[in-house]
Amino acid sequence: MAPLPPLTESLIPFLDPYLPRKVPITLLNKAETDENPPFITLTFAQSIDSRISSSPGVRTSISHLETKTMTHYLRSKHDAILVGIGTFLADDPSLNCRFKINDDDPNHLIRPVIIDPTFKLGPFYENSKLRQAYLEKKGLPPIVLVKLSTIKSNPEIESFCNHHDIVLLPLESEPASRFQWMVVFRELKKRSIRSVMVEGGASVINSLLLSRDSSSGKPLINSLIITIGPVFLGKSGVEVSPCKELRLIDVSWWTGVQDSVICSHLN
Ligand SMILES: NC(=O)C1=CN([C@@H]2O[C@H](COP(=O)(O)OP(=O)(O)OC[C@H]3O[C@@H](n4cnc5c(N)ncnc54)[C@H](O)[C@@H]3O)[C@@H](O)[C@H]2O)C=CC1
Ligand SMILES: Nc1nc(O)c(N)c(N[C@@H]2O[C@H](COP(=O)(O)O)[C@@H](O)[C@H]2O)n1
Repeated sequence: MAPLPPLTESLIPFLDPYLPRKVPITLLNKAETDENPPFITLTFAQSIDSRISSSPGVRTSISHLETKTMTHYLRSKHDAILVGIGTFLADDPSLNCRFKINDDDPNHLIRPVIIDPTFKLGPFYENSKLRQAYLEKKGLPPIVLVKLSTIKSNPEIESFCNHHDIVLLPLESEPASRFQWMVVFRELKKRSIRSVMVEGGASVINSLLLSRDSSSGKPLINSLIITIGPVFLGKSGVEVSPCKELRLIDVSWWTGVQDSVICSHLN
């Protein structure tokens, strides 16, 4: 894999207000460590017509290398990176962090998390870039969130995961087979994950954009960071668009050699 170009310096102060704070665990009180959900950053790259790939299941390059480096810089600031199984199957991603300050800097190890209620990962994991990165010590094995009923009806999933160091996380699902995002994030927090960078795909992005904490009513997303590339992907592209209006606040824009990046909070 070709090394990434250096990070454009102006991105550091631009992104800083939207990044999770590194508070030493010893300074956190008990409520903070156990009950608060992790810091959630939703980030992805889209076309001008709000598409994240040219058609379902197709890996599509939208970002310039400059903003690809930014994505890996963002990964270096988070404990975990989360995608839906649709993204794993379409993109065969490495889901590791390849940003280094210099050649002596060790790789930041970010934990991949895959939402996969019916464990479609199985047949594809062996030859995946994700596993390759782990075997080469450039990444960690994933946490995979699977429906409890899937595991009950396929007991071999547990031995497969044990054999591959995959952390299996069984969850109850709602009648529509969806996990509640708050439940997902609290489970990750129990595993010492204090910040999660959610990258997609469309199904994950569209539902998470509208998700709120049922007790406080606050959005679950702490920061939204979108790269916009100069391309129209057309009507057959995979669209990101929540099913109702959503206003952004605390908005900042940055423009680089090709792409623009918008950072914001949700109203
Ligand atoms: N341009 C970019 O930055 C990115 C582009 N992509 C693109 O997005 C496309 C994939 O998007 P999608 O097909 O929408 O797949 P997806 O990655 O959103 O995965 C969808 C699947 O994840 C599971 N899932 C998601 N949320 C769940 C929940 N709350 N509870 C239970 N299960 C849940 C379901 O099995 C669902 O079918 C690919 O073409 C990929 O290339 C993906 C990530 C970033
Ligand atoms: N930042 C960005 N720009 C694009 O143009 C993209 N298509 C994506 N896709 C996301 O990056 C993942 C690939 O990760 P690896 O570099 O292989 O680790 C892919 O799965 C999408 O989440 N991102």
